[in-house]
Amino acid sequence: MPAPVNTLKHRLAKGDVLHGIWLGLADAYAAEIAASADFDWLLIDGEHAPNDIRSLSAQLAVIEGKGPVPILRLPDDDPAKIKQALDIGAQTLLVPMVETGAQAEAILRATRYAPEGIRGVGSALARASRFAAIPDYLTSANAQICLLLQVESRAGLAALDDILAVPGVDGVFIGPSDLAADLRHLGNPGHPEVKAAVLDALRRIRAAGRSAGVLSTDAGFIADCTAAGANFVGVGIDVTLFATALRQLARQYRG
Ligand SMILES: O=C(O)C(=O)C[C@H](O)[C@@H](O)CO
Repeated sequence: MPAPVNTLKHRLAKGDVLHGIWLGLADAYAAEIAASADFDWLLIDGEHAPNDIRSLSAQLAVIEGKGPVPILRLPDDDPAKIKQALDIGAQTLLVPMVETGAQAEAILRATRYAPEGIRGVGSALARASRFAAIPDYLTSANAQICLLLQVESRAGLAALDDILAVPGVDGVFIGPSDLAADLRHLGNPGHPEVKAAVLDALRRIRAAGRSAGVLSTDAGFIADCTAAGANFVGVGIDVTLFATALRQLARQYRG
């Protein structure tokens, strides 16, 4: 019995356009509610949300088997954190702030068991192997890992071709908020210069045969990104959806 088939990896590789949202509430109960919506994927944010390895694991467990495929975003490219994320059972990772081909190669190697990489072997006690209930996990895990890298700076855009050239990288996600900051438009991802840079990068990523990702809450820009080739499309954030709905309701009864 091999590692679970990563349907997200294979659908993205076919070019399917898959929609999902960011989960920043850092809570399994909230993740279970999100899993009841018919998104293709749910991204559990380990970069900006107050998550730790246990909360990440709990959200993974509650999402799996409910329809949406869980994705885990790491806080950085630390191989130890990548190892822990894979051991708790994440099969799709998003790694932020990638700026060189060498960095992309090192991240890729951290996701793979030898001889393709350096992932430490702990499957005997790992949720990923269903606690050693998957006898072929070690020899089948590599093929089901989906690695998405974030490019979100001028340096990253300059190195995009090198990053895209790294074998095994499934896709590149362009982070509009951080790219806006680096382009000196902090807090304004909708600036024309930022939007143009995002759309150009999305086109380059798809032209290279990789999946192209973006996150926006602007429906018009989401349409533009999809037209530019984005096929890993973030369309919302649970925290902002929740907060906005509560504030709007409160205003209705404020008198
Ligand atoms: O730079 C970006 O945009 C992203 O990487 C997404 C943000 O981190 C997400 O938290 C929404 O602000």
